[in-house]
Amino acid sequence: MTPTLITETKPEDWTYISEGGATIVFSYRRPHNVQFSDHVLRLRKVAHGSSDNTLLDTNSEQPDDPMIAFQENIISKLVPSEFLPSFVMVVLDEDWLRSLVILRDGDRPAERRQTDQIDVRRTKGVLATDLIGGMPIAMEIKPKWGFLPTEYHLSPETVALKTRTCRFCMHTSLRVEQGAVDTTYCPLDLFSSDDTRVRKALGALWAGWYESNGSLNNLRFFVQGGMIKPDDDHSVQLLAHFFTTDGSTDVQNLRQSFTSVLAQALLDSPVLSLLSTLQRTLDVLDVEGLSKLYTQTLPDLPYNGLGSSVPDPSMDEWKDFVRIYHSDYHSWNHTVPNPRHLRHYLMAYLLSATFKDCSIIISPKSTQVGSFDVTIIDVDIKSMDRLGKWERLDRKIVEHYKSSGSQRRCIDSQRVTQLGCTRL
Ligand SMILES: O=P(O)(O)O[C@@H]1[C@@H](OP(=O)(O)O)[C@H](OP(=O)(O)O)[C@H](O)[C@H](OP(=O)(O)O)[C@H]1OP(=O)(O)O
Ligand SMILES: Nc1ncnc2c1ncn2[C@@H]1O[C@H](COP(=O)(O)OP(=O)(O)OP(=O)(O)O)[C@@H](O)[C@H]1O
Repeated sequence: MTPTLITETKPEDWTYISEGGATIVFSYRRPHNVQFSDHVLRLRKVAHGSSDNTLLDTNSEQPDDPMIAFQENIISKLVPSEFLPSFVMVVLDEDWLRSLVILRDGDRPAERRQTDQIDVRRTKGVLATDLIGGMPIAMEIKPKWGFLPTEYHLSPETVALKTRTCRFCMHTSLRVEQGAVDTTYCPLDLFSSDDTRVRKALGALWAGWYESNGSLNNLRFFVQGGMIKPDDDHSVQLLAHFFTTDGSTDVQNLRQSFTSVLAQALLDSPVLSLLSTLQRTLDVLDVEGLSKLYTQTLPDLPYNGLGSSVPDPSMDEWKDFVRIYHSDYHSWNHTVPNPRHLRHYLMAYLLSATFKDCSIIISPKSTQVGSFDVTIIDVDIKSMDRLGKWERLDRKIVEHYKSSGSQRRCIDSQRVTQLGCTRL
């Protein structure tokens, strides 16, 4: 098959949509082109002054972006393809990318521009279904962790806390102390499948968006392909036009309409329930149990942190893992994990981390007024060298929360039913 070349388009044909820590995304606008229309271009970024890009040899063939094979072989075996954008490789060109930087760098947030840039030495990028650019409106939610851990593998010091307050709420408490904007959003409400609680979560996401002037990453709005902010009157008018019958820009009214419309869209979709199931079934030991299993299984290794010097899985190992996940994995006794399964438990945790960190895009279906598509994005591979960071972060979050004296009670609807989720 002849590869798709980015040079068949002009940099001016692409507009900036958004970016995360690793990728930057542009939407194709015009002229109509069967390969590019309704697609976004996903490009890898590189930190300013990083030595990473010197590792790339622009003269020899670079591998395809691993996100393509990972989605094709692994994620699509866990998530039905109707809930995923499609991906295809596109051949890049350094001069073309440099022109894109000159044209569009000014559209990026200043703090991102200070940190990183498009990696112009990459010769391959990814074209994906455009879930935002062609839409009159689209919402992006980063739901984060949708479950409470089981008590089996938790230490006496953490068990009470970790089975009462969810990881996101504890992390928020730490972040607020470090200067971040507070939010009352609790993912367990969003994942609850209960109308009242889903509305409560959406109300909190709206408040977080409004009060942080759109700087929190758990809710974003895009109108005609551009991200909008609450302090821009024109943007709020556009939102009001979509969500209310009378176009009223009264904030309470708008928040109310937003929560009603989105709650219905989320309750009608199986996506959140699927994400919560994947997150919890892939993280059955908690990072504490994983760490215990690791030290018990490899007692002679010097302990440089969980997963240190464990090689990343090959694609064949990932395929094998997914086969096991669909067969034996659920019959293993996870309360007494078998040391022989250590590598699979490590891989399960990495995959769980992918689903804890992904986002969903909600956009109106073009075919049916009042109904929405919900699609999962950012399901990238996480690598073994993250495990040590997650182990340390877990300890830091729990220690901070303990010392704060807070006792927020978060309800995991799949485990407990009798208590409410309130900040005490
Ligand atoms: O560690 P967390 O839970 O804060 O998650 C990180 C995210 O922070 P968030 O909580 O969403 O504000 C963080 O999000 P931002 O870039 O801050 O929007 C990343 O998604 C990061 O993953 P990666 O380094 O891009 O692979 C995420 O790191 P990993 O946990 O996936 O390593
Ligand atoms: N298929 C798509 N269509 C439209 N917009 C998209 C698409 N994929 C990603 N985006 C936009 O680009 C942003 C960055 O993409 P993504 O979240 O995959 O990057 P990342 O660097 O992996 O993020 P993170 O740092 O959160 O892990 C998203 O938050 C979303 O706004």
